Amino acid sequence: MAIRNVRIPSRQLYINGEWREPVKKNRIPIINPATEEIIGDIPAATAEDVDVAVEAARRALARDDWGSTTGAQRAKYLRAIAAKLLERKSELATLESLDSGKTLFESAADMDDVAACFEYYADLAEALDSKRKTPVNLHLDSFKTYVLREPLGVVGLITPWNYPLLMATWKVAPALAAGCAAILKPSELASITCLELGEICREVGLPPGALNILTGLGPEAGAPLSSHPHVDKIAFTGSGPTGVKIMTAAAQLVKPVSLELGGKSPIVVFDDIDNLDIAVEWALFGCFANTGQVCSATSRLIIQESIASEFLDRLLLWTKNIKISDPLEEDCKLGPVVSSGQYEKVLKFISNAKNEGATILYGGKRPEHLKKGYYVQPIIITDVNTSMEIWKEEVFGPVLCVKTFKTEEEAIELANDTKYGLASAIMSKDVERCERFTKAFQTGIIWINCSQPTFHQLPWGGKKRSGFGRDLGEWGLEKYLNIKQVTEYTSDDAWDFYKSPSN
Ligand SMILES: NC(=O)C1=CN([C@@H]2O[C@H](COP(=O)(O)OP(=O)(O)OC[C@H]3O[C@@H](n4cnc5c(N)ncnc54)[C@H](O)[C@@H]3O)[C@@H](O)[C@H]2O)C=CC1
Ligand SMILES: NCCCC(=O)O
Ligand code: NA
Repeated sequence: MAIRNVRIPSRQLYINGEWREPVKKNRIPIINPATEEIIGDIPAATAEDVDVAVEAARRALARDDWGSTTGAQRAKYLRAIAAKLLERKSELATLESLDSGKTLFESAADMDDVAACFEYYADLAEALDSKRKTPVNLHLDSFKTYVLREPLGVVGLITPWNYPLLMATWKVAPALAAGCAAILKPSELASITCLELGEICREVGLPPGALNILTGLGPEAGAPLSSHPHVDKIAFTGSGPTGVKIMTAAAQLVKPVSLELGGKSPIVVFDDIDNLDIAVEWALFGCFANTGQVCSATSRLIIQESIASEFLDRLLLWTKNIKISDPLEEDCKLGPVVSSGQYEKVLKFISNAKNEGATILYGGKRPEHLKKGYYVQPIIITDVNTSMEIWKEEVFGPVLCVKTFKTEEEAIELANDTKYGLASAIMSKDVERCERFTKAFQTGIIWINCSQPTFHQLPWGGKKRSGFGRDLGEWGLEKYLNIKQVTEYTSDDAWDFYKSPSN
């Protein structure tokens, strides 16, 4: 439940285990998207602050209290963080909703996921100890070889506003589990809960410099991180254009990056489904949860022609039944989008779709009862053709476009007709057909008879223009490790490649 009149903490930058004023002393207003009011402000880091944070991170790696910790020791910190997060769950969920417009129900679920993700990577940190050194038996007497798994070093974590604390945690938890020293740069559109993560780390006594949190604008704080010579890797979740900028900056230093970018994912519905309403609800959840601001949203509904009319009738009824309100209200299932910029962007997509000849079957207007706030009714768009912008581009709002198909071949072609490759969903009770689609979908994530359920044990990420690298699971930990081979010559004989010079 919401903590009414919750205090918005006023924080500085979290560097070297303490709160620190940004060098230039600038701050950025916090806007509540449900009311359009300024409810606080966050510090605005610049390149000077990035330098200080990177220095603190490198010192942490050099000190025994972080750089020489075992996975088991690091696991204790991760579990203590998880416990503190759960103690503050209601307050953090309320803050998350006030900052991002996310419904309180979803914010609370996010906080559970955040704590569970820290717990999960605590387990993996412990398990790392027995995998730190892995002998490789060459069956050669004259060599002894093994592989070492070591922390990669100082890592920059740049994250988006759609799941502010959860997306940050998907990167912070494994980075700390691996023993890296991290610098988190959350989105300026929603940073409150990430700063509270700093306070929690301070309270549990996380060694100084292990995690540093710099809020601020992308070009002012994110860009210097991407191009910093003493940052060893950048892990990014956000838009394609920004991913390209980060990758370009990192390329100058041959700095590895992982990019989790956008998507325009399909949900394919066959006429063999048993229960139409179950499929309709998955189609709704797949595109309108989190007000559609989800990189893996199945925002292209591809429905078999024989059930299209009945399916759309039911879809309309379910959509009209969605409660749109202040995100803190009980049973709210659609809040405002995150900002005025995002609101204008969604409206522009809708007007472009109309201008290109598509039909707005439902929605797209401001809800009558909500005079303030970046609210837009969920939108269903039909008469879409594959050359339209609404079919090709990620909206990152509650906008579902619809096309029909007759045959499997047509469905596969439509589903894969996108520059993105993050996720795909299929609704069918035909097991072999689902197998065929699992192989045919050109994405990193496949949902069968569902859309969106996300578990931190499984790899998350895509291909094509959705980026590369994986968050979550073992894969999410591996990306913060340096894999080192050690080869020792154990024979007493000379190598005998060159002729020994005569004395
Ligand atoms: N795939 C995903 O999960 C997300 C996709 N998006 C897409 O991106 C669009 C724009 O949203 P934004 O929040 O502006 O996303 P963005 O990609 O610009 O911002 C994401 C993060 O990158 C940082 N950033 C921005 N410019 C940077 C730069 N030059 N160097 C380093 N860091 C930089 C931002 O400060 C933020 O922390 C959305 O409309 C949506 O289509 C946005 C958020 C999440
Ligand atoms: N269900 C998690 C989605 C994460 C993302 O939108 O990036
Ligand atoms: Na905000």
